[in-house]
Parts: sequence; C-alpha cells; structure tokens
Amino acid sequence: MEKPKTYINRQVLMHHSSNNNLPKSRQWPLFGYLIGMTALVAITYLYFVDIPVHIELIFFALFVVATGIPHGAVDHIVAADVYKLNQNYKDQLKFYGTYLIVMACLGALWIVSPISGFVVFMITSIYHFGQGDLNWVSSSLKSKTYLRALFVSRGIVLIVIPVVYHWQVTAPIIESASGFDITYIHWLVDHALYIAVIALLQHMMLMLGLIGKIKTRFIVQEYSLVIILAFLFFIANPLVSFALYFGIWHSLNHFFELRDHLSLKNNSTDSFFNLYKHTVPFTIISLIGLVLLWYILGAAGVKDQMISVLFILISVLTLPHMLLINQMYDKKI
Ligand SMILES: CC1=C(/C=C/C(C)=C/C=C/C(C)=C/C=O)C(C)(C)CCC1
Ligand SMILES: [Fe+2]
Repeated sequence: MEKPKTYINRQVLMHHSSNNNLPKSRQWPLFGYLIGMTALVAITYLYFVDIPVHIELIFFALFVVATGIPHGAVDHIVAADVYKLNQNYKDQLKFYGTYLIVMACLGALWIVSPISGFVVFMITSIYHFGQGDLNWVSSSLKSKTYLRALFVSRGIVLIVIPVVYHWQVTAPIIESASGFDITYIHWLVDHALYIAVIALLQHMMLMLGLIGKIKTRFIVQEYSLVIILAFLFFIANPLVSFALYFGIWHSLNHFFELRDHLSLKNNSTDSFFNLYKHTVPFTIISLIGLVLLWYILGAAGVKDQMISVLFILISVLTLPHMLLINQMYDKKI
C-alpha cells in the first residue's frame, strides 16, 4: 500500500512545484513563437549561406538595442528590491557606488592583465546565462550542486559553440580586446568541431538528471530548445546567433521574471510595458555613451579599436549586473 501513496504525493509535488515556477518563455504559445523564430533564422542560414554582413550587423544591433541593453537598464529597480533600498541619498549612493566600484575593479583587471579580464568575463557570462535559462528548475531539485552544475553546463553550450566553432570570426574580436590570439591554441582550432560537439553532449547528458524531477513535457521542451539553439549556433554567424539568444531568450525571459518578481511589491512594474518603460533612461544614456565613444575614438584616430573598447566596456558594464542578478536568484532559491 505504500507505493501508490508515494507515487501520488510525488505527482502532486511535481505538478505543484514545476507549474508554479514555469517561466513565461517556457509557456505556450510564447515558447512556440520563440522556438519558431529561432528555427526560422537557422533555416534562413541553411538555405541562404551568403547573408550580407551589413544585414547581420543590423540584426545584431537591433536585438542588443531592443532588449539586450534594456534588460540591464532596470538593475537599479532590482537592487532596490533585493537590498531593500530607499529613494534617499544614502541608499542611492550605496547602489551606484557599489556598481561603479565593481566596474572599476574589472576595468583595472583588463588594464593590468587583459587575458585575466577576458577569462573573468567568460566564466561569469557562462554562469549568468545558465542561471537565467534554468533557474526555474531550482524548486524541483534538492541538490543545489546539481543545479549549479546545470547552470555552468548550459552556459558552456551557449558560449563555447559560437565562440570556438566560429573561431575565424571570433578570434580577431577576442585578440583586439585581450591581446591574445586564440588561434595560437592549436588543438582548439584543429578540433573546434569536436569541442563544440562535446560542449553540446555534456549538457544533454547532465540534463538527463532532470528525469523524474520535472514533468516529462518540460524536459522534452528544454531538450528541443537546446538542440535548436545548438543547430543555430553551428550554422549561423556567431554575432547573429548570439544576438538572437541574448535578445529573445536571455533578455526577454529576464523581463518576465522581473515583472513577476517585482510586481509583488511595486505596482508600477506590474505589466511588461510598465517595466519596459523604466528601462528607457539608462538605455538612452548607454546609447549616447556609445555614440560619444565612436566620435572620441574617431577624433583620436583610433576607430579600429572600437571593437576592443566596446567589448571591454560590455564586460565592465555587465559584471555588476551579473553579480546583482545572482543575488536576486539566490534569495529565491
Ligand atoms: C567572446 C565573444 C562573444 C561573447 C560575448 C559575451 C560573453 C557577452 C556577454 C554578455 C552578458 C554577460 C550580458 C549580460 O546580461 C560574442 C559576442 C558571442 C562573439 C564574439 C566573441
Ligand atoms: Fe543578463
């Protein structure tokens, strides 16, 4: 008589925990639209191999400006919520001060040792993307070690495939930022395909541990997502595939998570568009900053260094964002 009881309890528990925490981006019909869009871009690459570079760059810029930058531009609201900050001078100074100090630390590291700056950026990005994608399974898992391993493993798929497999495109960007040419690592270039395939397989294997812990339907969904994303990462220009992932999976999902999380206390963020409105000031400041940088570098005659400066700037700006979001999720776990 013991068996059926345990079974029923587990079913109830699974249903309860996984349904309550299923993020918007994993719910139908949105999940279907996003997967469809991802597949559409992949199929476009499959049939039209020679997509003009300027179209690719426009696509990249569009997503970065529409959702990428804005998803970090509400960090002040997230921090106010996570650290219970008030609108007073002292608390504001605390937030902006800490944010700037973290930025300055990574900036200093980039100057002292560009390779270390780059490595810190890659490791933290891997964790941040994995956490954003898979935090919703946390309430269904007892082992936090397995959860964190899943985050790292997902992040590896998202970063290693586009960066290593497309080394012809990414190596010059990495070299201009870090001073290090990854093509010096011969095994990396010679076995780029194997490395990318292993990056994918390790995650597919680790995800098997989810069986029995979350609904089979959600596991099938998650496998489909990983396979379609990996397919896109293999065949598309890495800037395009990354922008698509960053724009419609990472950033959009982040907005939905924040809307649900923040609206509990703050009714000015209760709808998606209300939250999006809050991103406007810092998004505009970032864009003005970018335009200014372009002119300053142009005037100084070092426009070629735009990519490296931009890359370092992105890493410096995103480190406090990644640390803050980690704190936000840790409070929820
Ligand atoms: C190295 C490298 C890339 C990696 C970019 C990364 C790692 C961005 C991280 C952004 C973060 C962490 C945003 C936070 O929300 C690209 C552009 C794919 C291609 C060129 C080479
Ligand atoms: Fe982020």
